[in-house]
Amino acid sequence: MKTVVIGSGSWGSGLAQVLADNHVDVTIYGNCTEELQDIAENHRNEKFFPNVDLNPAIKVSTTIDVVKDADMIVLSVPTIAIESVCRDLLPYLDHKVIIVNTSKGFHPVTNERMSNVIRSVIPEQYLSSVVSLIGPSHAEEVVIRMLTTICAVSLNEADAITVQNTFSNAYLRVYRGKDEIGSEIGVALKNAIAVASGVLSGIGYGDNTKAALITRGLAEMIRFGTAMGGKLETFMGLTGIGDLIVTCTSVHSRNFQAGYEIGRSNDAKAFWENNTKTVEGVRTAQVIHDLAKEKGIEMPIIEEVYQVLYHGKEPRQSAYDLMHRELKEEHPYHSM
Ligand SMILES: NC(=O)C1=CN([C@@H]2O[C@H](COP(=O)(O)OP(=O)(O)OC[C@H]3O[C@@H](n4cnc5c(N)ncnc54)[C@H](OP(=O)(O)O)[C@@H]3O)[C@@H](O)[C@H]2O)C=CC1
Ligand SMILES: O=C(CO)COP(=O)(O)O
Repeated sequence: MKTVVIGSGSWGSGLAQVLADNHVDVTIYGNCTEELQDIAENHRNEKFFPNVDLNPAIKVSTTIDVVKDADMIVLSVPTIAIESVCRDLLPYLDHKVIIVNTSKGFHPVTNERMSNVIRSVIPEQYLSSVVSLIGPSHAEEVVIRMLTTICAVSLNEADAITVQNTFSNAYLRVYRGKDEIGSEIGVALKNAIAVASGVLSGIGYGDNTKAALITRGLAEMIRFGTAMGGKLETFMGLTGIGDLIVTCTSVHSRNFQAGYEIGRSNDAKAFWENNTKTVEGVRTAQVIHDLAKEKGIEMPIIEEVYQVLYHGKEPRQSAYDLMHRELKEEHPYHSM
């Protein structure tokens, strides 16, 4: 099995190391020469993992034509780059490959899910199938081989099994799933809720608040995700509640970190002026907000995240407004 990982950032490096640990032939292609050089020469990616030694079997390539012999291509770039990366690699494909999507979010213009974006560019003659390898998995922990579980989600079960077998090992256990819609919506939406979790922590609220947010965030995820065609049980699994928990509670989460700074300064302005990191939840909040409005789905937390990020609403006011909504009976999947 020959694999190529596209993207030499945090998750690309982490997943390449999983493959190298599993004795799978793996090459990383990326557009950042410094990262590639660091991996090739020092077996490190200091920008993301200071003082962590990477498996020296990881190879690198500065040109995308390396995909031409690949059996499996793993896309580990931000969602905004998925379409262009697919267009860049397409001319080098002359046989069917499995494309593994690991990005969490939506296309920047069409708002499509990642699997649909990939299928819209790579024609069937070169695409065995898309498998989304997603779930609760911070690269910072995977790269130091901390026990982690994720899910290989695909409409093609045979390819999901191949991905499951290729990536699973003693520290990474890969489950399998078929609900592409539910899983891809779950892992995207949790990023926007994680921004809210960071905001509330940045304001100074504690564990009770976080538990409330995760519980009511899950209710919004289920309401939205099932309306879009996802299955209820998917949101109870790794690509639902699992990823929601890790992203809302982990200091590694860039979505949480972004929210934390916004909550601390009670303003999103500094975030917009200074952020250089991949914070997928920001754009996702807008996509979900707009789709929910269009379909008449009540999403009070997403609404507040959207107002804070895009309309300058003060985070403290948002927290106040959420707490002062009409009192009602709790039903996990209905309105807050
Ligand atoms: N980090 C994590 O723990 C996890 C991340 N994910 C998801 O994985 C996706 C990638 O995130 P992550 O790795 O963290 O992001 P990073 O910002 O750490 O890395 C992204 C990498 O992609 C590169 N890149 C961007 N555009 C292109 C392009 N057109 N061609 C080649 N390389 C490109 C970037 O290079 P440059 O800097 O030069 O632009 C960078 O090296 C996101 O959707 C995220 O949600 C999923 C699970 C875990
Ligand atoms: O998706 C992730 C963990 O599962 C990574 O989250 P962040 O993008 O917030 O760092």
